[in-house]
Amino acid sequence: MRSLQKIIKLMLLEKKDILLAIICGFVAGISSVALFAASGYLISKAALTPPFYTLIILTSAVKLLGLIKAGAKYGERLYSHRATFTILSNLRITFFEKLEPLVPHLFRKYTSGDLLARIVGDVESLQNFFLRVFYPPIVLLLVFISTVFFASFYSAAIAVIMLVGFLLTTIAIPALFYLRQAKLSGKVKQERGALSIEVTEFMYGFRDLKLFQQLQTKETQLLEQSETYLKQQKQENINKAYSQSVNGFITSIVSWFVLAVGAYLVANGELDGIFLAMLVMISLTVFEPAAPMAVFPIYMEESKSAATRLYDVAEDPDIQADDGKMPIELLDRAPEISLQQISFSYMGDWRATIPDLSLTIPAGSKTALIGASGSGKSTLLQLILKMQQVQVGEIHWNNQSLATIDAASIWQQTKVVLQENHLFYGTIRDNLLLADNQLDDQQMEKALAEVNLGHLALDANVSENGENLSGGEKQRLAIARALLKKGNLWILDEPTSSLDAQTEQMIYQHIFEQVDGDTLLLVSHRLYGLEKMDQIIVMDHGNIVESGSYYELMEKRGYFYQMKILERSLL
Ligand SMILES: Nc1ncnc2c1ncn2[C@@H]1O[C@H](COP(=O)(O)OP(=O)(O)OP(=O)(O)O)[C@@H](O)[C@H]1O
Repeated sequence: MRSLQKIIKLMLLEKKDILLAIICGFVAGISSVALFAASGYLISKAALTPPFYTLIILTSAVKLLGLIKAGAKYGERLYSHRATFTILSNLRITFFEKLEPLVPHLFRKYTSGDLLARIVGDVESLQNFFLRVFYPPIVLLLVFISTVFFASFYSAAIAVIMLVGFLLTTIAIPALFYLRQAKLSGKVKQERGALSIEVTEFMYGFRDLKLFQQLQTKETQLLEQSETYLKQQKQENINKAYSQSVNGFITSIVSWFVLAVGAYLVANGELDGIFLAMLVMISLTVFEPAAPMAVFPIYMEESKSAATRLYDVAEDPDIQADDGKMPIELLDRAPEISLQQISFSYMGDWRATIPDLSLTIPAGSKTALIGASGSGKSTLLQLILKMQQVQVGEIHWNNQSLATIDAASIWQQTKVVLQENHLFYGTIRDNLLLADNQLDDQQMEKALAEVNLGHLALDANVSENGENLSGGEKQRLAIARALLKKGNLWILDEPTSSLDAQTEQMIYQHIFEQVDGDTLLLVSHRLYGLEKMDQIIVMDHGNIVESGSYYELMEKRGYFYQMKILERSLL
């Protein structure tokens, strides 16, 4: 319910349209009742051959009420839909703003399919909250109270029948169907989430499924999942239609009762016969807006669970970004990075990926991180980049704890090439401008030449995920992007793993020339060229097992030396 309160708060930003929708809704409802009441009265009066001017007044009133009703109905639709679309767009923006800082932490717990189902499907479900849950009961109540009050002047019994009908159609029947719906609604959302996950997995893995000839099997699974979802949805819609029909049935019974009791009262002389048709017509009209009330609890439940699902992600304590920290202008000089007795485990992992590690990377130094696959090298880089949070200990940027610095300030001062780098659909230029949108063509062409990509035009197309580039070209483009970015800390995670030895050497030479005085942290699997490094850190199972310069480690004849011998024997 707390989530729904937050949605209401967001909704109330559109106070003006909401108020106008309620006013127009009330005018439309009450003029509709008045229109039918006047028609009923006109029919009865006409039978008594009244003076001509009475008929003229009555027919004019009917026509006028018809016009008012149509105008007010139009106004209600206009303002309620305008409010709904603005509310939906506010909701989307709010959730995007809430989720954006949670990336990449968000993907540790939620799959992209699930997130898509929530952001698209659940936000979409919330459109019903305003249109069918929030304002219609207010309009209905206002119209009903006014009508029953009016009817009570003619007959208290008929007013009571209408009241009973009102309670039945707005409370008893909806409550009955709510119980049935509550079970179904949860299932539909679950199935929608599951289907969304299946679809995204299918799309992402399409090529591999084809290569492993599993496309057919996966397709069948997808169709089965879709069938289940459709079945649940159909069941839900049948339930909605059923409850609406029952509600409609009750309202006609109420009108029959009004007619029967009215006729009895007329026969007993307790009600003037001229008003009977009017009261029956009123009872037929006043329940019109009550019909959608049958589905009120269904939409209420749907909105409640959609709001909860959205806030569950946005406020999930497991994935909150560290931040809320004020951006800090980090000094424009090479930083010293020191890690003091840090410990870190991935969420849900019982073992510590980094059990207890201390390390200093002096300002302006070049450090290489080496070690077996899975020894925690990339994790260490992610901790320095604040893409993951240390659970114990502290990391310092110069003398400032990372805990007090917002992640964006760190990224601003860092040139990063990760193992996998995303290339965007567009041109080479678009992808390079990501580093700094003030770059001119000359600077970009120079960077391309430095990574041996001088043959690529800046206007050349890059397809989705850089599919039209080779693995090595993608890596070089990512390096060019890093070269063009401002920053004094270089974080390179196996930046040249897909390159041939000659290109690799050439690129490292450029990188080392550019690093000049900056702090560099490089993860590498290959052990040659490490002579240029100020220190080499050898990691194993999240621990530092050896550290020193290339010559110190070779002299020590320890872990690094053994790795070097092994590498030589393999070449
Ligand atoms: N997102 C993650 N969630 C859970 N565990 C992870 C995650 N990323 C890495 N790990 C685990 O943490 C450990 C260290 O991984 P990490 O990627 O840091 O190793 P690495 O030394 O960089 O390996 P490689 O050289 O193969 O890139 C591994 O056991 C890995 O399974």
